[in-house]
Amino acid sequence: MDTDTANPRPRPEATKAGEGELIRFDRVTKSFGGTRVLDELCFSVAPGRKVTLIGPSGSGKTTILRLLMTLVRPDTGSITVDGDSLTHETRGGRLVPAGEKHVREVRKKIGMVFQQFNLFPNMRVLRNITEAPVHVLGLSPDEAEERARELLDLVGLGDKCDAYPSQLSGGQQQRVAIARALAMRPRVLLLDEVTSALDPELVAGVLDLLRDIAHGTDITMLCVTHEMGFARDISDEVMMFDSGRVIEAGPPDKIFTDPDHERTREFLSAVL
Ligand SMILES: Nc1ncnc2c1ncn2[C@@H]1O[C@H](COP(=O)(O)OP(=O)(O)OP(=O)(O)O)[C@@H](O)[C@H]1O
Repeated sequence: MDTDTANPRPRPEATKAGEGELIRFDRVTKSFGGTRVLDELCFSVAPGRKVTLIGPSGSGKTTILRLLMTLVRPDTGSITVDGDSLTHETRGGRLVPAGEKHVREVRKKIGMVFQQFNLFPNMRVLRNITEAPVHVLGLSPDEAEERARELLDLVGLGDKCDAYPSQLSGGQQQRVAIARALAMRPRVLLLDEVTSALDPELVAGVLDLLRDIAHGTDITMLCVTHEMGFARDISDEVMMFDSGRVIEAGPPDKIFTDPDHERTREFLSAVL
């Protein structure tokens, strides 16, 4: 992973991903109400890598995932996913801020699982999963249903197709949310504190499922979690954030046992 934040020169190629990069943040800055949350953030993630973002509360981890989902837009800088810019597009030979249509296309490559499941409460489980593949990807209802049933089997809920979300436990709802994200066959799966809203006895089952997905697929994963054991198990790389920047990044064994940065040591001693 490249975390080079040192070079302040504008880069004409800022919207193009380099070789072997699936995600690229290039000098991304984001402020809320005058507070700078991300400060010229630069990093890239290679295809298939599982990367965990760690750092103190408020350091901007969730904001990074929300930027990728275009739930918020950066103030400056560029974000590229699988070679396509989420922030810019070329129109009439000129590079301009990305429009809604362009953004919608690029966003198809990204799936996200949220802390609060975010299922459609008025739709049965199967329809929760088929809805986007039919309406966003244009799959036939039969194709979408076949895909949904396979995924429900994968997440251990093959018998819950006809249930409504309210009839499921939190852990089961989160499994449906995972299946729903995977049904779009995204290149990137974003996981935002996916077990934080679960009763403690349901956490292990969801983490085991995600471990299986992490180890068994080549999907690129970007994960925000306070579950450090899980982070250690699934991650190829861990990025430590502080004050809107990556202050340290490396393999989990290095970051968790022998970090270079004092802030990382302080953070880990508080959470481990
Ligand atoms: N939509 C928003 N409007 C205003 N402020 C926001 C918004 N989103 C995030 N923030 C602020 O930006 C900062 C970073 O938030 P973010 O959720 O990215 O941090 P985090 O590192 O994920 O924290 P945590 O570990 O507590 O979830 C926080 O101070 C937060 O209050």
